[in-house]
Amino acid sequence: MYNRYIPPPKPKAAQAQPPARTPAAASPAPSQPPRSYAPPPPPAQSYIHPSRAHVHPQEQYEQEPEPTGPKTPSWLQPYVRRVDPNAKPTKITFGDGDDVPAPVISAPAPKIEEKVPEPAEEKPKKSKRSKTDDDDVAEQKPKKRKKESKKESKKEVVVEEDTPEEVEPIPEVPESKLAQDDAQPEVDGVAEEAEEKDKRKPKREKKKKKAAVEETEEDDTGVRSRHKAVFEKVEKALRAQAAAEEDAMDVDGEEKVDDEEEEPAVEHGLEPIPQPTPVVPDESQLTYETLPPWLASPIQATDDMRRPFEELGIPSESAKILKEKGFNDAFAVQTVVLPMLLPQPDRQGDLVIAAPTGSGKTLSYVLPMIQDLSYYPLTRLRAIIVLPTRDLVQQVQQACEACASAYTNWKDKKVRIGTAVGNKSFKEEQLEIMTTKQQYNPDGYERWKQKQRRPWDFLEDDAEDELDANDPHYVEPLPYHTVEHVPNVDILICTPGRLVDHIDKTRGFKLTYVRWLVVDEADKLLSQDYQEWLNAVLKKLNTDEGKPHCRSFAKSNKSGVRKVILSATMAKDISLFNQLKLSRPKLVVLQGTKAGEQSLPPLLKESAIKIRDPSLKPLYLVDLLNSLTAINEETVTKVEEAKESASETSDSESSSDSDSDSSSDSDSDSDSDSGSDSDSDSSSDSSSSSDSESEAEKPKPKVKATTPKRKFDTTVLIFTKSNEAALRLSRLLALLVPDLEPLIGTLTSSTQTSRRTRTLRAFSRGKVRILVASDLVSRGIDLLNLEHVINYDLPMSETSYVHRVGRTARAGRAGHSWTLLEHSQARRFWRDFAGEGKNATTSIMRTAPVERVRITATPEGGDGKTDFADDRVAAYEVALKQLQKEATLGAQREKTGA
Ligand SMILES: Nc1ncnc2c1ncn2[C@@H]1O[C@H](COP(=O)(O)OP(=O)(O)OP(=O)(O)O)[C@@H](O)[C@H]1O
Repeated sequence: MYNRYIPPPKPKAAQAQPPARTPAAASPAPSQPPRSYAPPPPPAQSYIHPSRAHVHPQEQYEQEPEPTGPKTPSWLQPYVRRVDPNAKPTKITFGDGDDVPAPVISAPAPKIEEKVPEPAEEKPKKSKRSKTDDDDVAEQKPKKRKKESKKESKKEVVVEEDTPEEVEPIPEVPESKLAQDDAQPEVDGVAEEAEEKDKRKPKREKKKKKAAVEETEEDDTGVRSRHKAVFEKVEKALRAQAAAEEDAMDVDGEEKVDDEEEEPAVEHGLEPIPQPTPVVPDESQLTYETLPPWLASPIQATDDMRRPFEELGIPSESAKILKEKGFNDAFAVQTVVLPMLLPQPDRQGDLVIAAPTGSGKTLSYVLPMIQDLSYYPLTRLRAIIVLPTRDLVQQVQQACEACASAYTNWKDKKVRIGTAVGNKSFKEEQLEIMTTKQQYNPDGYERWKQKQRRPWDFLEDDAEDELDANDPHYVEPLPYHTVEHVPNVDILICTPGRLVDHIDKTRGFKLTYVRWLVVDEADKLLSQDYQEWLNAVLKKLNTDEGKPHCRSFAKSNKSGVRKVILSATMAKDISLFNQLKLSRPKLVVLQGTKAGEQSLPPLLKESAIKIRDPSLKPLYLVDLLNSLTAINEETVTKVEEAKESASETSDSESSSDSDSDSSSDSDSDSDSDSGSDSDSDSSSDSSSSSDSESEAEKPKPKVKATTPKRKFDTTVLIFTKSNEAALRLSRLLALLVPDLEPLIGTLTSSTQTSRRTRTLRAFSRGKVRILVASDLVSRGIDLLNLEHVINYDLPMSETSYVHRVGRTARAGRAGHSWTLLEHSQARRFWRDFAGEGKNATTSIMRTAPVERVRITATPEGGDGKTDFADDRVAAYEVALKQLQKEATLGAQREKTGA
């Protein structure tokens, strides 16, 4: 019964048909193109009635090859199109329709096919076969195939969900009618043999179905409208089925095991095959380091690296003296740097140190330098320390003196330290740092004898001797001696300009024996061309000036000149380092930072205050100062609760005490400065001193004091954008809060050095508590008792910000910085300095984000639009007028020369 002839498909149609559909496809003819190159078969559009699901698989085989694609009836086309483009793989359940191509075939195969292994005896129901398993399908047993056919039929319904044929099951033709229909062909004279009747029955059925379809086609519109509800039901059922299938997949795309429906995995050996761990794709991008190795991989110092000085190679006697001076243990940077810089028999390279402000960089190079130089009994200029400002020179000088005194008992010779900053006349400075030396010279006698015989040959020498006589260092040479001019210091601490002056103009100022060159605040010194100082110095250092090996000694670093370069804000700019011509350099940084990054002290807290009305900015400052005092008072109150009432009384007393102390201090300052200071200094006098005479002259401003008279027990450094701004602000503060006047000092580059020194000294003693300054003191100045830094004006750069706020929170202490932010500055501040918000570009490393602070309205509160009450605003305006008057008066005095 299965030997029925199947006409061979037409050549074109044969190519278009899926090979697995026909028995011939199971063993394709050799002439057929390879399977992989076969064009995709047309989508199955034929509808199979569920009642046909029982049809024998072989019979189905024979019926299905009928070309359907090209001959799809017109009524089916719209539905085909609707299904085709957007069908979801889960909805269109082609899982078992191995040979049924579908529009969604191009969708990626579900992962389940990769992960879940095929069970040995897999039930058709659970089979999740890929479409490409055509050959396997062809080999399946008829029984299995029958099951699949059923499933396939069911799924085909799913595919053709929108076609009218799906709901066409309703036209179940009664048996009687079928019989009639069956009989009809015989009536029409189509002769068939009786024994083949049964065979033809399926064909008849097919014809019957075709007739029914034709009927349906005619009645298409009517059927659709009639069975609208049924369509909807089918659609719902399909959706539910798709959802159920989706639910049956876990997150990894593997099919969930249903306890009820599916057999336990154990019984069928479905244990998942161990899978390799998924490879996490490496998304890191290759980068190419452009920095030299020493700069790219620095030596890291960590905060917890504190060690006793003795353990680092400092003689115990010296360590003891250091302890007495308050240097108990070496800080982290010192712990790393000291062993590298202390004298060693091995030749050592140069060192670049990039560590935050207040981390103790100064001691890290001063200590080993002093120890090294104290080996030499003769005083020679062996070390030069270059710094950008006079104040820093003085500060480092103090550090050097402290360390030198720690070595006096250890060796007989004390290291001599000199400075050259230009605060004295050049001759005075020469006398300080230079001396003369009588040098025995056996040639002197010969020369003397020749001069007696031929005096005209020595006219030039005589002229030189005459010149020497005008020299402050001129000394009459002893017989057979020559006079040598030599530096009188072991270490010279100087500004670059003054150093170049001495190299050029001071007789005998040679760098022949110099073995240490320290450049502190290097980023500033190297970025600005101070008379090409570096070239001038390096040129001198590269020559031994006729004294070979003058820089090589036993027990010492054998390098010619040891260069130590330091900064808290070291730039990554390699060209800066190239200028220094470093030899085998090493970079030391504090952990977590790189060259080019600028880290803040770990105990620094930063806050930013929004200024709603920039015209009232000084009032915000006054409120901030008041709040700082209040904060400190609160702390004191907590600690000394029991003595609260007593402390209030003593507060007022001590307040007046301190006032009088400060006044006397300021008095002496203004007295001494008034005679010698320049005009610009005299203006600073008026702003910061409380001279009794000038007090009397000053018209008393009618400004209502905004603060109760109390002790201002904290210390504040206020930064402004210029000298002029600093002078104005300090005077305005004094007018707004007269109680504070004696506690205010001003530091600008126009202030005379001696006055600056006195102000700094008064501040360190606590007599001056508020310093108003320009950026002059933003670098390096070490004010250990400073608790708050206020950026009244926004700094120009990140580097400037780091140096300013780094004046507090030094040497492991806590500190607080405040930045007053006008609306127009806020964006730049948060982006460039705080590193917050979109396009944050800061290179500042900090331990905590910047805190946002808002000054709220005073209780009396104004109209709500401003942060200050009306009476305060009025008082401020009075103070401004007063300031204007004083400025005009000062200008008139300047003109008249009074
Ligand atoms: N080992 C130590 N023990 C106690 N105090 C120290 C020690 N080393 C340094 N100090 C103190 O720490 C303070 C800051 O040191 P230093 O001025 O060297 O910092 P810095 O890193 O050079 O800062 P900046 O970059 O701002 O110049 C100084 O007052 C110094 O005396």
